[in-house]
Amino acid sequence: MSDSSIQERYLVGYALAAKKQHSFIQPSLIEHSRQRGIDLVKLDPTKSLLEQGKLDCIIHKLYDVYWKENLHEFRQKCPGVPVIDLPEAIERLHNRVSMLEVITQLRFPVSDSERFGVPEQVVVMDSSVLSGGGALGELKFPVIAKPLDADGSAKSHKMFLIYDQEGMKILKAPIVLQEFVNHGGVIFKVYVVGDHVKCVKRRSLPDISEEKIGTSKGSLPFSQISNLTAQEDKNIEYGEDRSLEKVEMPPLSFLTDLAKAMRESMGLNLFNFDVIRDAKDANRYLIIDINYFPGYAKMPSYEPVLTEFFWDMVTKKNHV
Ligand SMILES: Nc1ncnc2c1ncn2[C@@H]1O[C@H](COP(=O)(O)OP(=O)(O)OP(=O)(O)O)[C@@H](O)[C@H]1O
Ligand SMILES: O=P(O)(O)O[C@H]1[C@H](O)[C@H](O)[C@H](OP(=O)(O)O)[C@@H](OP(=O)(O)O)[C@@H]1O
Repeated sequence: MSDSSIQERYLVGYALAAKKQHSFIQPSLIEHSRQRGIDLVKLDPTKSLLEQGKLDCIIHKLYDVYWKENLHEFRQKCPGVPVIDLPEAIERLHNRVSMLEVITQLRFPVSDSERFGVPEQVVVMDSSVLSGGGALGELKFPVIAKPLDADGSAKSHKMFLIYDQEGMKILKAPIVLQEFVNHGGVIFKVYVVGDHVKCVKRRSLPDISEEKIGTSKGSLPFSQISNLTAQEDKNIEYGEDRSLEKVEMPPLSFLTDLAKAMRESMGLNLFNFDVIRDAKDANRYLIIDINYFPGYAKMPSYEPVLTEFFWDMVTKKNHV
């Protein structure tokens, strides 16, 4: 057998919930990785990782305590094998306050054009405060009410647009009240895979005119609006809403620099963040959400991007 046909092979183990495994571990990814010399193997989270082959990298999106203990035991014995990503780094994304503190605490060279930040928000921990007039603090209606927990559960995506004090009655603490920022009805979903960055456009909540603000009452429930359009809209290809073709993307260099700074600050390799452009200031971008291990199968060139990332990990390059 010639040397060229003897290719060193690497084992990447994955531990994912059934839904995520179904959407992410697609035959096309398995084949693309295999051709690169990487074998994707399903891990049994109920068995010791030390007894599941000579693993060169672990990727995961599970949160139960047994899994965390299993991972901890593995990391003690195999400190050189990348675990993507570390549970203690993922944890901060499960709360909508600590999530956005990543952005407010970023040390990032301010570009001479694009500026970034997060919407103003307040956290209300006591439901009795919601019925009083002071819950909003400096914020003005309309506000978006988001569950404080962002743990990927259906409950964590149940949100409300609140137009007035009457609308606050539907809310229960703990809740985050965030200023509603008009942004032209489009969000930019930025997928990060190590140092690979891909941005797509998705339809978003529409702008609210001054007139509508003055006449709208109560509250409007919604959930996973960016994902719904991705699932239900025939325009969607690769998770991109093609009816938004004319909407200008943020500069890729800006998004790439921002993603690099976030990755280094969070110590995460697999995440996405959602960005809206302030309708009143086209150079001001607000980060409204950061998810760990998002729906990569909707990302353009998902297979080669993930395969190259696996290669970087198993050859011990470039992971934080
Ligand atoms: N501050 C804001 N101003 C205006 N619109 C907002 C704001 N925050 C969120 N939205 C709208 O609400 C939608 C959901 O918000 P967010 O991304 O925080 O929740 P989510 O449940 O994590 O969403 P997803 O799972 O779809 O990423 C956004 O896609 C956007 O349309
Ligand atoms: O439209 P997107 O890609 O944002 O929708 C994602 C969603 O944001 C979450 O990342 C889901 O992942 P989980 O939280 O792990 O369920 C993705 O589900 P997936 O099964 O496609 O990975 C959604 O696509």
